[in-house]
Amino acid sequence: MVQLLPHIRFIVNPKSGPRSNENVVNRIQEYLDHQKYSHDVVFTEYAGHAPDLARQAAQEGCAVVVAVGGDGTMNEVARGLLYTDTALALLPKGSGNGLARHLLVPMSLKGAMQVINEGNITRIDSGTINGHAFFTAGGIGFDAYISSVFAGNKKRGLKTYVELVLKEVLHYNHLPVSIKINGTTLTTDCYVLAIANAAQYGNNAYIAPFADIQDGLFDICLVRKLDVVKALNLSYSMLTKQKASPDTAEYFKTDAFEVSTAHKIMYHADGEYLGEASDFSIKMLPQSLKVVTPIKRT
Ligand SMILES: Nc1ncnc2c1ncn2[C@@H]1O[C@H](COP(=O)(O)OP(=O)(O)OP(=O)(O)O)[C@@H](O)[C@H]1O
Repeated sequence: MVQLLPHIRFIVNPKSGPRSNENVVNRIQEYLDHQKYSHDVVFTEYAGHAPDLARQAAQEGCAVVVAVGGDGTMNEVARGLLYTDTALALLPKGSGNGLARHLLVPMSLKGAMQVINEGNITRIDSGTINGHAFFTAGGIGFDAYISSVFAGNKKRGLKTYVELVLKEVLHYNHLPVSIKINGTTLTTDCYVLAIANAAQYGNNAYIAPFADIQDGLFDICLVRKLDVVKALNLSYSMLTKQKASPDTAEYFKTDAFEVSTAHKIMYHADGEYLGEASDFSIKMLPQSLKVVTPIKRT
């Protein structure tokens, strides 16, 4: 009797990252354990295509779908796999790779393929902001503003991102908001409200150093106002994987909360700019996504 191997579908965003697509396809072919898995490779044809491709792969019974791209591709593929039996794997090709880094997936193609071959599967949480799913972090305020400017930028990559943040950081203004959280209502200014599921945004910038992606809780970081000293404190703490000082940022844990404001504020999911709103509902989806992670060796 012919034994069918578990099938892996690679969904490649051809616009992401510097590597040539031909090279990526060849390396997949070279490094995949063909004794263990069958596979095919498909390319996205437009922004927003990957969720449909991933849903289709799950319906066809693929054991694993690999997002080959950056965090935008990861978000789209993961959205299509929510609450299915198909696991998400990551072949990082972008500049930030927040989820891959949180899950300790190697940044090298060879290393990431080894993780796929080992096939260790676990479940992680995800969240939604106004119904839109995120896996690394969602947010309201400055982060979303940067996402909106970055989205319209032809140049990508870490250097462009850092230049943009430095240019804009002291020009962006906080706005008054009301946050209903853990049984209380907090009326406050909001420069940025980061809603972390993973510990980092990407590039080892830790917005929520102690976030656990399997605990059913968000780690929220609220910065009410920013000045030069607070900006330096926040940057330093993010890069050294520590919490910022209490006069710079406050941290909360919760599984659901609401934000409202008289003004419209920008929001994002995994760095994808989603527009502006004045009411936000943020919900945790515990253990909602299967992922392939490195086997932890102690
Ligand atoms: N075929 C395509 N043509 C144009 N855009 C696409 C296509 N496929 C996906 N996209 C879009 O490309 C955007 C960027 O993708 P992604 O974030 O994965 O790559 P990146 O920008 O290189 O990585 P990073 O965000 O880490 O810098 C996503 O928002 C996605 O919707």
